[in-house]
Amino acid sequence: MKIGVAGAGAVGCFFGALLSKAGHEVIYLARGSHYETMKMNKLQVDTEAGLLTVEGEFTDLPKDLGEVDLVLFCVKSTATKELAEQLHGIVKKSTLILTMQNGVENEEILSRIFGINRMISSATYVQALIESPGKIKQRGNVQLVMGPLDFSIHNEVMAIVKMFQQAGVHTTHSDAILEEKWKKFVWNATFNPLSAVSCAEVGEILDDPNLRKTAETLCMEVIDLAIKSGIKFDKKLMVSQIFLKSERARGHRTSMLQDRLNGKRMEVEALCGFIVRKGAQLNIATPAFQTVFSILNYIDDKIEHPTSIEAQ
Ligand SMILES: NC(=O)C1=CN([C@@H]2O[C@H](COP(=O)(O)OP(=O)(O)OC[C@H]3O[C@@H](n4cnc5c(N)ncnc54)[C@H](OP(=O)(O)O)[C@@H]3O)[C@@H](O)[C@H]2O)C=CC1
Ligand SMILES: CC(C)(CO)C(=O)C(=O)O
Repeated sequence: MKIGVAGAGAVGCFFGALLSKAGHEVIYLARGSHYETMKMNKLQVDTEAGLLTVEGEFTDLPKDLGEVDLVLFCVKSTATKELAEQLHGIVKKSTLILTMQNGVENEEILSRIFGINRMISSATYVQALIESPGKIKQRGNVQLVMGPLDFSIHNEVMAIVKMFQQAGVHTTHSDAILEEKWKKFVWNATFNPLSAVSCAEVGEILDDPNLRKTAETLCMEVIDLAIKSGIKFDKKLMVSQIFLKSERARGHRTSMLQDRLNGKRMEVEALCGFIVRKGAQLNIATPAFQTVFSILNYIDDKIEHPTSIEAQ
């Protein structure tokens, strides 16, 4: 199978590298110094299981993904619409799109652009980062839960699940993938924005009584929203599962905190903005998210990236 990685950052390069090593033809779409370093010196992935050096095909031109059968869609949610619109006119009509992103709104945006019958989604459990241009670091357990948004591509998805399994990734299939995504979203919504506001690791949030209380409030708000959106969660059980799971991630700096510390745009809109907007639509109160959203949005737009706003 010919696979395109769009864009090839931490998550895309990690999974792309495993598929390359398993013998698949993988083309990596990246940009900037990360792209230039990979093109010149190959891709290096420092995984929990050892160092991988990948001699893939690297490009900074979306048009080079024209012949792929599957796109691993791995940009930050801030770039979803822009890159999807570029790729839509380029990839084949039969190309399947697998979003490995956090959040629960990318599926909707991508389905609108590519059509729901080409869409696969995964709840992506991995801890990876771009350590320096051309070099990815991954630590901890890796797991994918994958499923189609439309049942008509069930068989194709089963083949892709098998492909990831054969590449050594613990991958399972789900016919209720949006439920799986919401489960992960509840965890991310509980910890990512709060960690980005406070610059605290997950363990520090758990140990500080005030931060912990705020995390619990955020968790309950997002679960109420999930339930009102049609996801079948038991609220009490879900809260206890989220906090139990977080005990295993005590030393983790969430991806949103990493983005803030690295001066990158945070996925504020895809997490907090979505929750506030959807809450207003469905008549679910989300005051804690509104507070965190206003602070993070201000930090992201006015303090960290003031010029990108002026340029719009
Ligand atoms: N990192 C992690 O451990 C996890 C991340 N996730 C989710 O996965 C998604 C991806 O995260 P992650 O891999 O960390 O993000 P990264 O920022 O590391 O990777 C995205 C890459 O895509 C590049 N890119 C963006 N737009 C384009 C474009 N138009 N053309 C070419 N390249 C482009 C970015 O470049 P540039 O930097 O220049 O913008 C960046 O290198 C997010 O939704 C995240 O929340 C989920 C689980 C774990
Ligand atoms: C917790 C983790 C690493 C899970 O994959 C994540 O999704 C994030 O930090 O955003």
